[in-house]
Amino acid sequence: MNMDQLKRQAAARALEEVRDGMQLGLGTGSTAKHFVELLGERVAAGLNVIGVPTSEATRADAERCGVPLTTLDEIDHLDITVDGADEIDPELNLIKGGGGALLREKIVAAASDRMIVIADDTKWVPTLGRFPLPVEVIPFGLGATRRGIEKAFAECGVSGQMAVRRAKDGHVFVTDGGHWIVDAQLGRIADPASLAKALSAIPGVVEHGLFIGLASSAVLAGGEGIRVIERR
Ligand SMILES: O=C[C@H](O)[C@H](O)[C@H](O)COP(=O)(O)O
Repeated sequence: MNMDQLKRQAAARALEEVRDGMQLGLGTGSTAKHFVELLGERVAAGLNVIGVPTSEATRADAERCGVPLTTLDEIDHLDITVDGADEIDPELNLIKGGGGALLREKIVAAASDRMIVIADDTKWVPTLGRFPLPVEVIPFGLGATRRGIEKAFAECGVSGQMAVRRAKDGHVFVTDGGHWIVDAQLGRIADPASLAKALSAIPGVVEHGLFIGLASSAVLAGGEGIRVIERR
């Protein structure tokens, strides 16, 4: 089974948790896209749900698949958010934002009763940090913000190269919110909760890709089948 089939399997398993009448957060990325497509099939067959997309890309996918959409201004909570991740550790802390959607993803996950993370099992790691940590920043004053980030890294015992993310065409990557992303190659983040707190305190940092205590469960699809891990 190839990687894409594994992602679809994880998405299908998460779909089993969806009930009629639910309000859903719709994640972003290649794995979450499978969930939106499968959800669209269920909606076409009569399932009544409404979704909040975490990116303009997901909005377009959901519209294409016929999933009704709303916003967090129109409803007061979400039952479940289903989203992918770039890394998942045994505490179900995550690195997200490889696709640049971390800000809306975190707002939507935080507004949800449950967050189910879906992934192929290569995303499972003993310690976060191999995947570059995305930090979403305001372009104004970037030099000062970068120095603040470096200081936070030093205080939390990590270090590594930082680079402003570029799109395939070479231009600076701009998020749906109009911000930039700095990717930090940290290698190993021993205390992700402390680093998350330190990064959140920096003026100029809009959000970062560490999702601490947000995921309720992870559905991991691998060669040997599907594993569902609940947060302890
Ligand atoms: O910004 C993107 C999101 O955080 C994605 O959920 C994450 O990058 C995982 O994406 P994929 O399912 O494509 O590996």
